[in-house]
Amino acid sequence: MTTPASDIVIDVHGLTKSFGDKVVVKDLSMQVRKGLIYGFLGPNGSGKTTTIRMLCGLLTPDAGKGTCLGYDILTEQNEIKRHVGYMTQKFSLYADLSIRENLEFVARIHRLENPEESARQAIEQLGLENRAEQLAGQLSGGWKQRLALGACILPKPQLLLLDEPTAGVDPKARREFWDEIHTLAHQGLTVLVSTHYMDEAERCHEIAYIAYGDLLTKGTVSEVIAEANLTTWQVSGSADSLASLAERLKGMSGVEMVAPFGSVLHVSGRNKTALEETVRSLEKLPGLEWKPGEPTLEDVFIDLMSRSQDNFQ
Ligand SMILES: Nc1ncnc2c1ncn2[C@@H]1O[C@H](COP(=O)(O)OP(=O)(O)OP(=O)(O)O)[C@@H](O)[C@H]1O
Repeated sequence: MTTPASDIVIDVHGLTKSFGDKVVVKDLSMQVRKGLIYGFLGPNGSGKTTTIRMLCGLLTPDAGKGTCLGYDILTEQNEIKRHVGYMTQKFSLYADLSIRENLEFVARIHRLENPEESARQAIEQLGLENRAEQLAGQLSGGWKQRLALGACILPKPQLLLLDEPTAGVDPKARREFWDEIHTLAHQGLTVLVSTHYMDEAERCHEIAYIAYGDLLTKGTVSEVIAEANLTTWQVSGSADSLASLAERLKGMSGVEMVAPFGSVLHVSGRNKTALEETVRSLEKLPGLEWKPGEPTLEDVFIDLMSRSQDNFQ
């Protein structure tokens, strides 16, 4: 079934951007449907922020074209800015103003008709009532991010671009922040969010993985895992025996990735038969238990990243 054009909020093709002689985003195409939470993942410096800035009209691509909220990213950047909420990595508010004062201030900047009422609604929506008079500078990381989100949704954007909104925030606050994102998406807002956290990636409706400027994979979490076509074995044992096994596995037939996850070693590769033969040859080693396992999203990303790094070097 094809999606009606009006349901596609981001539709860009061939986006390319260089800084000096460094190509930071290469021929990137992506489509995001309305009401979706779309996760944007990839190693540091892979071009996520640059892409986000091209989508919201803050940067002009060197090549490529497309629309955001139906507006042309090359010629209608001001329209896009008017309808998009962008929470940057270093989004900051006035530390010596209260939550309420900060929100009223933002509402005034956006020339909202009734700043006090808009701020009140945002405070209610984000469950900040008990803290409305607290100074923003005294808030914990999680509450600060929630306030920043409140400021972004004040002008009632149709699209939210969140650049690593929960970096450094504790797990409980991250979970609450994500509950809020889901509520907003349920109300029809589209959200593009960059993150380094796997649990957050798994809470997205769709994800895209970008490394060194190349968009390597996209789809739902299960599509991305299936497409990677990885076979994974999980080995448990003592820390010492796993460490020496990891060394021994390097370069063995069928072994493309070895990654420790706590007290379990994940051994993955795309050639199922070759990997199985290697596993059979090592199964008799004492103190180790081998189990066929399902590859996780993290296995897939580690594999994608190491392969793209190889191509990059
Ligand atoms: N204005 C700029 N001038 C020069 N280089 C830049 C500029 N903006 C970004 N870069 C470079 O482009 C590359 C991609 O940066 P970008 O911030 O888009 O990556 P990212 O995926 O968002 O990284 P992170 O996860 O660390 O935030 C980096 O090497 C960065 O140093």
